[in-house]
Amino acid sequence: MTKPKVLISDKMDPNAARIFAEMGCDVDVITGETPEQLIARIGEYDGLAIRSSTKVTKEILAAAKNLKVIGRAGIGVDNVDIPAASAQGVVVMNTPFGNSITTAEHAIAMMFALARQIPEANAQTQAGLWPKNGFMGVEVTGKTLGLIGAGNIGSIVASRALGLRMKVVAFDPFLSPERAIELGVEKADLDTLLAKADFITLHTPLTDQTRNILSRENLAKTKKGLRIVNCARGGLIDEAALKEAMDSGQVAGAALDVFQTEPAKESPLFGTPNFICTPHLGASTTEAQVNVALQVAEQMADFLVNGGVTNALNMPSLSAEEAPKLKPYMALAERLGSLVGQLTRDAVPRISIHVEGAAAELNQKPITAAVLAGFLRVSSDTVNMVNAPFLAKERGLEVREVKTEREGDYHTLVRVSVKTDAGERSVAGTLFNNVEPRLVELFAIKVEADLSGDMMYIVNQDAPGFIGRIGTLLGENGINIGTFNLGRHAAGGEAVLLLSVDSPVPENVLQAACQLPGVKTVKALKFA
Ligand SMILES: NC(=O)c1ccc[n+]([C@@H]2O[C@H](COP(=O)([O-])OP(=O)(O)OC[C@H]3O[C@@H](n4cnc5c(N)ncnc54)[C@H](O)[C@@H]3O)[C@@H](O)[C@H]2O)c1
Ligand SMILES: O=C(O)CC[C@@H](O)C(=O)O
Repeated sequence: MTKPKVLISDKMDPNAARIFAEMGCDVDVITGETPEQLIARIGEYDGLAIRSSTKVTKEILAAAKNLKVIGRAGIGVDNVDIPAASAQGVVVMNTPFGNSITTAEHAIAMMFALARQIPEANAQTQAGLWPKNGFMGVEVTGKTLGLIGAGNIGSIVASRALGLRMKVVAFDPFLSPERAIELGVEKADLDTLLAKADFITLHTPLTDQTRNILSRENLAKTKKGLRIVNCARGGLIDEAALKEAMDSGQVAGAALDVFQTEPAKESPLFGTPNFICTPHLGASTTEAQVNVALQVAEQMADFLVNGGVTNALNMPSLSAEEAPKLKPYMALAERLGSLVGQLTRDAVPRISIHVEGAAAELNQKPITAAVLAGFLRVSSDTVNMVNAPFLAKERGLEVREVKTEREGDYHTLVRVSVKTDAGERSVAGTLFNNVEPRLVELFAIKVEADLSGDMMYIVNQDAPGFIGRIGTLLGENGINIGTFNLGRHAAGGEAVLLLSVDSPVPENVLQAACQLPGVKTVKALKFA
């Protein structure tokens, strides 16, 4: 088996390259390239490991013909075009915890630096000024910290601030009252936080809801003399409004690690008294960089080598332990989805995936994704398990998942049903010996067939001599039959025939089969 190839395109701790190699990947470390150079190179790689410098744009993705996974050694993935990656079926992963403590510590360091004006005092002292009377600081003890965003980093900042004997007021719409109690913080709305806080630290992602959360209007609602720390994302604060608020004295100090535009080579805030900044150093400690490098390499290699999915932002998680158990189910699910897709001509507003017996004990999300991939691939050959759920949503296809733990006729069963104008139609399959996918029901008729390669589907009125006639027709046209699977409602009723054939059935033979007495439907099918 050829080894998966991974490119590390940003400066990353060397442990990442070591782990990739140890886990069976070929790895190249090529950093600092222009987008054009990356476009020329990316086609040969299965994985791309990045920090924040590489911008994974639509153009880069379009050239990444073999790419299967992008791994961000860090948290924010705003440098990756996730919708484009998803549309192309590329998994995007991050390492959500590896640099949280480090970044929280940077926020606390920035808060102290602001409270005691350490950078400026240091600069003037080293300039020989000994400015003993020039710097009057404030204590943090007893002050109120307004925390905007109480996720991983926000909650670590809260615990450190409580240790410093501060009061913490948190605004986070997703923070439950129970979690707020657990963290020891007061949950508040934004206006209350703005009115109470002596210091504000921001810890949210940049979204449409959080962009300019500290806007001109909101800065005007704050306590005079507020100090602000942003180690999350540029864009959370309106920088022009912050400059005005600092000039007017409404805001007594601000410390930014992140800027609206990065790298921030110039800013109206530069040179403002009590303004402190660092060049996006929140995650820059030896410990955090080792953590995220190890984690991203382990996750990406596990995916490329074993099929395990961890911390993906556009696909359900799948442990390396689950992956082998789910593999045969995904093959079954994909074939059932493909069968329904190939046999359904009408518009399908809804698809239901029902797992029963042993299948119900498994993580259903990957099974659903595989059904959708099979179903949608009939109309687009670029569909895979990553982009299928997005494509389904885009097409307005309602997806239902049902689980029945009790066994039915089979110890394990996956049923796929579609709603069409003609009513609900369903197919079902099981695993023989827990590994071999088999179709066992086709539109309410019991059959038993292996869905693979080229096949022919025929619906006819059950009558003596039909099997001989179809065999003769195919034989006369040089088409060899591999397997023959027959099912019917009752003797003389409607029957279905699923034939596996050694070569594709040409259109003229399909037409001729349609003309045979009693034949209602004929269709050529193809499975991977
Ligand atoms: N400066 C750096 O180097 C650095 C390093 C690591 C992370 N970060 C950034 O820090 C931020 C926080 O990271 P995290 O790991 O704590 O993320 P997280 O997902 O654990 O937490 C984010 C929190 O923001 C909350 N939130 C979402 N929308 C909100 C809104 N409209 N108002 C208030 N709260 C809202 C969420 O509920 C969540 O609790 C991210 O933007 C991340 O990219 C920066
Ligand atoms: O990689 C970095 O240095 C920054 C990381 C940080 O912004 C993140 O979101 O994890």
